[in-house]
Amino acid sequence: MLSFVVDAKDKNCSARAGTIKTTHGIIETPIFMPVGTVGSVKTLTPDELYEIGATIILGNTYHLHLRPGDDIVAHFGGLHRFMNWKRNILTDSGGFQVFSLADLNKITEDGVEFKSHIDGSKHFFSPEISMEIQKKLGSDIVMAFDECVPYPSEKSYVAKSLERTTRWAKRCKEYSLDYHQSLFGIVQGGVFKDLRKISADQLIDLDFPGYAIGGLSVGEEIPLMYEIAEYTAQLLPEEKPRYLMGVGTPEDILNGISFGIDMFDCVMPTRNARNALLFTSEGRLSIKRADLAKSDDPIDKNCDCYTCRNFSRGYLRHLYKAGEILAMRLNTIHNLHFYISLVKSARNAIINGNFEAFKNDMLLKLNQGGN
Ligand SMILES: CC1(C)O[C@H]2[C@@H](O1)[C@@]1(COC(C)(C)O1)O[C@@H]2CNc1nc2cc3nc(N)[nH]c(=O)c3cc2[nH]1
Ligand SMILES: [Zn+2]
Repeated sequence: MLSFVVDAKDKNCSARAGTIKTTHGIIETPIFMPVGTVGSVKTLTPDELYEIGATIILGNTYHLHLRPGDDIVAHFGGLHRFMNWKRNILTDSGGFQVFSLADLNKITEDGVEFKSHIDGSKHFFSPEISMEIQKKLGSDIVMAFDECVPYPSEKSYVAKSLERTTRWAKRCKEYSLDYHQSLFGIVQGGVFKDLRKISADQLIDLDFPGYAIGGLSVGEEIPLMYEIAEYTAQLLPEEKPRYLMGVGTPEDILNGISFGIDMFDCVMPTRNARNALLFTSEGRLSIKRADLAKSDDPIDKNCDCYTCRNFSRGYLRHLYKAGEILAMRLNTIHNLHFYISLVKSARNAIINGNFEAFKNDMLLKLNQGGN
């Protein structure tokens, strides 16, 4: 089971620093969770992730069920053993992927029929099946099986869908999970505040150890995402962790922290790294740029990651242009270190009582072109 304490709160906004404890170690929040969809954070080893300071990574029910299969992962003793990761794992429930990746066949009260995006084979997910898969994976934090409605959606559809998502959440809760696992409810309701309130209240009545804000970062405009994320975060119990799914850029995360959100995940740092797009304390940097060919500078002079301590921009540009796999690895180390250091610095600023100044200073730096 998971415990959570709030260690410090900001006086001027809803930001807070907290500590989550599970059987796989401590997670200091605000936290950024690297995405390891099919049992690997792309291009990195677990030791490299430990060195960067990652304390929790994401796995995915949909992907691991399709390949290699949750039975195979269970055969190896669960996902921690299979991928030799000794810290925390949060698994998404498959809800989002079934609706966004799979060839969706039918949604009924019982569950969802879909065809695999890999080989077209037919599958069926229900709340119980999602829980059974996550139990076999042995993740520390399990997400309820939900429907992430697309954006935009008719309000009448969103209203009906959130009711079913609550019924599904109840079925997830009634399923007995492995003793060390904790189940989070996922708030839906689209971009409608009244529906968000209904969804949040229904899930709070079911009493989960933590809550996620779903249905966002699905293509809606950023100001709208902020408005709904901030409103929804404030509906959720202060003494439980709040997780904003699929978010986001460094700016989104700093704003999300000011809304009182504790947990974030996004493919951006890893995906952008593989496309030579790097985050720095002086704005974004495309390492492909021709003018960097002879630059002996590190990616970021304020960064102490392995990549910045050992390699020049010129060398990293060369590796990328040559299609070397090492380019993706070194870029990923830097981008993930940037994200994890950002939330660590945010946590320290909250504890020291100067989060607002920290956030405003970072937002200015992040949007400079000065590279
Ligand atoms: C599919 C992939 C890799 O996941 C990223 C990224 O593409 C992409 C695709 O388009 C953008 C928006 C740019 O980001 O959306 C993903 C990030 N947004 C997001 N992840 C979510 C996961 C979720 N899981 C559950 N169970 N329920 C949810 O409501 C939910 C909502 C979510 N919103
Ligand atoms: Zn670096």
